[in-house]
Amino acid sequence: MVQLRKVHGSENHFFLLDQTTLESPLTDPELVALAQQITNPETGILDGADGLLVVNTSTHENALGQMRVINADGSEASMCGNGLRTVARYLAEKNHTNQFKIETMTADLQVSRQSDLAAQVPAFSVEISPVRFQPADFPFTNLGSEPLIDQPVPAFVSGLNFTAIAVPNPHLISFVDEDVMNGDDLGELGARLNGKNDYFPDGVNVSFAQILGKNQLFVRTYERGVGFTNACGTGMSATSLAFALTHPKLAEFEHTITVYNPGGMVKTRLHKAENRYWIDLIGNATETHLIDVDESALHQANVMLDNTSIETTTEEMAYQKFVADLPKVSAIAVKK
Ligand SMILES: N[C@@H](CCC[C@H](N)C(=O)O)C(=O)O
Repeated sequence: MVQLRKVHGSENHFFLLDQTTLESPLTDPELVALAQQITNPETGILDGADGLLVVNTSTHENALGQMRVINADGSEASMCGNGLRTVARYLAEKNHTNQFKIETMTADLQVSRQSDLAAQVPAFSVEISPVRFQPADFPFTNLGSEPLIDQPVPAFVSGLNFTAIAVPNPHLISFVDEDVMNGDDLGELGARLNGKNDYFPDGVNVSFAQILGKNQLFVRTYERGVGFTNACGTGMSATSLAFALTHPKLAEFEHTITVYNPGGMVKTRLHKAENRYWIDLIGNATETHLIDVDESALHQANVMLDNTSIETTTEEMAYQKFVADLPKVSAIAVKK
């Protein structure tokens, strides 16, 4: 028997698999098949999830482990901010240490344990980096050869301005009013730019943000490879940077920015040095279920209720209490 975990950051849900505990690690096609099976609410368990987080041994001298991110549709993402917090917690508890680096596809990223957000709501800070703007980094096409910062793109949604930031997974961001936030544009644009399209051949995570006040945002994201999520950590980080670049009087570097989302709230902190940007993303790292399963079921992508034994932790109740105590900033419902 091996143990899978169901985890979330701001209700962005994942299954977490530590491949170092397996007799034989899953091959890439097996990981894709497992992600597609277990995250699907119809074929998986526990209402599915937004992705599969895979923990491997790192070959990098200064990293405690490696995280890979497989989206619900089986595509692999270069980064996942909410997921990295939960992997940071997992590795911190496994190795009895609170500050270390984790290898991701593009960079070894600094993580650290923070004060709990509330009783039984552990929190971690993760580095979001590298930050890129060039069209080739996404890639995007037919939008000019320069970075896209606060530009109208009528072909996307007329009347809105867009900013594209890769951290390093790709994000497209627009600041909108409450009516647009609650309307259909985000879902339509997200679906369009993640199907066959003339602008983002590899797809893009699309976020709409409402400015609530100085250093305060509400962000909602349509994720590449997933669809609507309760929260996207890299999306909220990229949107915080877009906020400072497009509204410098309202968003400050080296200050805490509070970012509400349909699944709760995170904090971000923007940094800039020698033409390099990076962002700290701070938020919950919640473990909701411990799932015992035979290793063969993982290899066969066949994790079902009848071949698992599931323990539910008390952390979701604590997280829900934390969310209930937050100021009410949106009527957008949490996706179950
Ligand atoms: N939910 C994540 C982002 C996951 C990857 C994304 N879907 C992509 O394909 O880039 C986060 O919290 O950052």
